[in-house]
Amino acid sequence: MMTPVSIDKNEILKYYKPIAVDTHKGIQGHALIIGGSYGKIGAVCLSSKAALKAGCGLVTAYIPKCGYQIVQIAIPEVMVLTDRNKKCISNISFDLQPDAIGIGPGIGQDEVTRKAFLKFLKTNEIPLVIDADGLNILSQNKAWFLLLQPGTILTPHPKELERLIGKWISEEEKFEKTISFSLQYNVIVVMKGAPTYIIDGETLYKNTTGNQALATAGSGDVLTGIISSFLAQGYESVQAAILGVYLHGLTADLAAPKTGFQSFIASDSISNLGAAFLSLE
Ligand SMILES: NC(=O)C1=CN([C@@H]2O[C@H](COP(=O)(O)OP(=O)(O)OC[C@H]3O[C@@H](n4cnc5c(N)ncnc54)[C@H](OP(=O)(O)O)[C@@H]3O)[C@@H](O)[C@H]2O)[C@@H](O)CC1
Ligand SMILES: Nc1ncnc2c1ncn2[C@@H]1O[C@H](COP(=O)(O)OP(=O)(O)O)[C@@H](O)[C@H]1O
Ligand SMILES: [Mg+2]
Repeated sequence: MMTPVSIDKNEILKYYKPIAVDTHKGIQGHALIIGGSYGKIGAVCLSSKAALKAGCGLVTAYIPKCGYQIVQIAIPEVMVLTDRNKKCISNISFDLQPDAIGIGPGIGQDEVTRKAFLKFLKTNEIPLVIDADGLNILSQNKAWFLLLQPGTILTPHPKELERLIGKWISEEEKFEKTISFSLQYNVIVVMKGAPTYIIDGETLYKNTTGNQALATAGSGDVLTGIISSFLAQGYESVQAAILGVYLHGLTADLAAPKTGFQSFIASDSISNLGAAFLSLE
């Protein structure tokens, strides 16, 4: 296996951009988070809040109607657009120009959602992060891989990765298959795990932050929001993925001495993002 580039503070500082003193929310990036279904609106709350806390100026959540009050009350800073359908997304249509989109957290796999996702992929040209059920739907329709724009970021956990690329018999084969996949479709694959690797064509990156505190519901949803935020702030796809994975892991490293591994929850990752940023200054 090739030697991975280590994602550590030195690597991050090569392209981390501090926030300009004269910036404003209108140029700080607008992220759109599309997801949620009945019982899984929390995934969108976590992603959207993480996107804001990672520094973009505006965040809009696109959710089914049943989530409207939940998101508005949980995170008043986030704007909300609702699908015409009550319990799951059935048609992705919005009258705004986000700088990046994160799609998939909690979106479910209803037939109408699959159709809406296909229609969306056919026309979308905005930088994109695909996670969770977005990946699961994609895995069942491999012809749709061809619709992905170059630089699209996929964030599978090991099971989602297996659904995308098929089973592997060794670690080596897992990396070979993921590299071929990344090269064939020109996408960036964030192979979440302990540790997380990022594959951008033939370049392999290995993260150095994070710990078992992250083994908790919604950790991945938070990561999707963070990466979408960096994409919206104008980072290149691979840089957004690297920065996101590093800071996400760092939140757990900074929090663990206070929470222990057991009582850390995904919201703690969001509340420790500030300390993670400060450690880069
Ligand atoms: N509050 C909310 O609204 C939340 C909503 N959520 C939303 O729920 C939806 C379903 O997402 P999901 O990931 O739970 O289901 P799924 O894809 O079947 O994967 C589960 C299986 O994968 C495996 N596996 C996972 N990690 C692994 C690892 N590190 N290493 C190895 N294996 C690993 C493991 O398989 P096993 O080992 O049991 O065979 C496990 O059983 C999705 O839309 C998501 O956004 C959640 O984010 C939670 C909070
Ligand atoms: N033991 C661990 N060590 C380090 N990171 C972990 C560990 N377990 C989980 N993570 C991280 O937590 C996140 C889990 O993502 P995911 O499984 O998609 O969660 P969810 O779908 O519940 O939001 C990933 O970023 C993964 O790398
Ligand atoms: Mg997940």
